[in-house]
Amino acid sequence: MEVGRKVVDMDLVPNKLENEDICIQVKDYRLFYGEKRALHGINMSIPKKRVTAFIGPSGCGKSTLLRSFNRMNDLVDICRTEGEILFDNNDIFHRTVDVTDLRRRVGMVFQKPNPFPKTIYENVAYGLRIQGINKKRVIDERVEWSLKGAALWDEVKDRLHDNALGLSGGQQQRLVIARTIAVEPEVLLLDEPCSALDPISTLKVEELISELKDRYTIVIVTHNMQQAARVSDYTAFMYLGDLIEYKDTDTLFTNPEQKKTEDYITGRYG
Ligand SMILES: Nc1ncnc2c1ncn2[C@@H]1O[C@H](COP(=O)(O)OP(=O)(O)OP(=O)(O)O)[C@@H](O)[C@H]1O
Repeated sequence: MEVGRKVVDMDLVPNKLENEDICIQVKDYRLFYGEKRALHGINMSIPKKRVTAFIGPSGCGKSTLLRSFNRMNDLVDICRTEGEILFDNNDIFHRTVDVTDLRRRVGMVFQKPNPFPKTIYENVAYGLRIQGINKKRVIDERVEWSLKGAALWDEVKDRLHDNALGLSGGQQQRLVIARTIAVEPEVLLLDEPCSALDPISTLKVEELISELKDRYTIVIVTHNMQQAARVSDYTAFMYLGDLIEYKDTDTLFTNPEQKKTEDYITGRYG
């Protein structure tokens, strides 16, 4: 790109949210657990086919916000919300929304790998069978596609009918990612997906995230700031239920605008 007489290396130009296609829009969103307000009027846009990281001290509301995107908080009786969350421009709280379909389109991977006590093959085939897909050839193909997509195929192709619980923690987490992408979601929500993994498995999952972002919108909650800096395009810093600062990851980490963000990323609290 040429600006005046100066040649600019596009790799060095930070991403700008205003130039992105938006996948999820959060508008004045508040969430209460009983009387306690856990999220205070959040406004933000999650860009399509990018990785967005949520960081902030324990209890600031990262997981609560993440779980809102596929209405997992519905499962908490005392939880109440105000405001809007639009996914693909549609209000996810509208009474006509089919929550099961929303959760297929917005898949979620938790902190602890949670494969079912079934074979590797059946773990990945599970969501397809629920969708009513029964043809063996179709399922075989989708299982292979998903395991390849989750960078696990080469490690398990000769043991597809072994119990998934025999895999290592890192392999289990990639299996859960394969199970999630098998039903072709548009968004992947990752809630501290590496916190139970060793450094080598963590690296594999991080590499996988970078590969998957061409196909999916990814939102990741992490306590690990190096991880946020390595894998994400955008980072949101939250504090006590507020979104304090949200911008491209390079700028947030090198030139934060808010004192609270700076204090957190320089380790002054957390
Ligand atoms: N099911 C629940 N019932 C009541 N309060 C809850 C529930 N889940 C979360 N909270 C409260 O909401 C606030 C935000 O919690 P949340 O788990 O979203 O924070 P977090 O930033 O993800 O924390 P951590 O990094 O420790 O996982 C906390 O004060 C927490 O105690």
